[in-house]
Amino acid sequence: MTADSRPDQQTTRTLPPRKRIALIAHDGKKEELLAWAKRWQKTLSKHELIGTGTTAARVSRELGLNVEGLMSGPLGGDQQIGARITEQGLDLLIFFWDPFAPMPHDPDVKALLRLAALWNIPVACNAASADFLISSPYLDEAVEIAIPDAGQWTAARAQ
Ligand SMILES: O=C(CO)COP(=O)(O)O
Repeated sequence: MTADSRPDQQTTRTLPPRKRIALIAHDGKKEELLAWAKRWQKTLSKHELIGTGTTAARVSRELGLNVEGLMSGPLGGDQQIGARITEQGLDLLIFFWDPFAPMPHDPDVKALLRLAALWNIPVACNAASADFLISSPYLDEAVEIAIPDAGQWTAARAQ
């Protein structure tokens, strides 16, 4: 590993009290996500929701929640969510990916999970983890998280 292969300096950002939450589920996991979202409907309604196309449309239609729908996952939706994370425009990721189904867009799924790890946002990939995240006392509070110092990273590499 070279010296500059990872950011050596961190900074912080504040997750707002009203969280921007992404909801995503693969087809084999959509019923599970819908059941989970139904259980937490009241809590979710207090936050800003976005999702990949089909997931967003179903959560919106079946639960009456307001969800901003991006592109469908196989058409680039995972990458759009990843871009939101990179721009610090997303605060929580609920992603029920399917461990039993290989996807044509597996690289996009991996890329999204990588960006979530890199930018230190809370992620849940199954219902039990999602229960923990959504019932956290931090959910309705401003929360400071550590993130890579992008300015320092670029400055060091541009020398
Ligand atoms: O494929 C997905 C995530 O990788 C989800 O996409 P849809 O919500 O459009 O089904």
